[in-house]
Amino acid sequence: MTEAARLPVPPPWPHGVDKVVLPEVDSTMSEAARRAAVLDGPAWILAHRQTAARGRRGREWVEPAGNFAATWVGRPRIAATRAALLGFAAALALWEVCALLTRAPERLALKWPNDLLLDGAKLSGILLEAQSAGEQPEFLAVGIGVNLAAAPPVQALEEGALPAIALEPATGVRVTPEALLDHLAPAFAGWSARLEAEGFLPLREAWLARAAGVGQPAVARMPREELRGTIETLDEEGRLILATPKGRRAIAAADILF
Ligand SMILES: O=C(O)CCCC[C@@H]1SC[C@@H]2NC(=O)N[C@@H]21
Repeated sequence: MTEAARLPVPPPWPHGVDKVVLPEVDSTMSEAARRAAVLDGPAWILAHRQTAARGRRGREWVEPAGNFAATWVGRPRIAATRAALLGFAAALALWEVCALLTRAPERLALKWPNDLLLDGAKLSGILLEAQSAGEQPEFLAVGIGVNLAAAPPVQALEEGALPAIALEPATGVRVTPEALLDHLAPAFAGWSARLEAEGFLPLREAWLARAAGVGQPAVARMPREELRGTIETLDEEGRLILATPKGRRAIAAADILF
């Protein structure tokens, strides 16, 4: 029996959410932005190949064949200023699904803001893009890339970045992008519903319980400054609290180097 055959049956697909599967696209983020204006409800857009995939901070996202690339796009029912918290919902959903598929939760960890690590190396990255007009976001796109079949080559990584890892070579678990999406979509719907109903607190607690590097030294690299300190916690807005020699700093956006 292959690993793929032993995957658990996914929960039902979330009600009212569309699924679009494309053989190829420039970027599922761009496709989400193009479709956003005519959306009736939220949708997942999955692509088997992206020709211009992007990562955080304008980086290229290198995606070997067989990896997962999908974007959730919708109009979140939370204020624009809190929409970025859906990134934590996505990271928690992904942690949950990977823990279920690998049966090895102890090998998984979340790295701020929303990377998923396997054995301390980057398995997945999440990118958030929003268009706002007023207090509610017009639409939010949550793009998720997971190294299922292969990690990007070392040359594709930035200096100081964590090494990359892929699910199948590291764990023997073979999962297709569609199968991953069928698990991820309900898990994400669950965490997003919790965020809407209960606020960030339960997500913050769940995230901290699975986080890498809390209590450990880290460098926060920002466009104009680099801060050294110890990772303390996450605040109620999802910012990373770093204890530095000059006091505590709440960081809204940065690359974190351990
Ligand atoms: O830099 C990161 O860690 C975030 C990477 C996000 C990559 C995904 S793949 C699906 C979606 N489409 C893109 O162009 N980027 C995101």
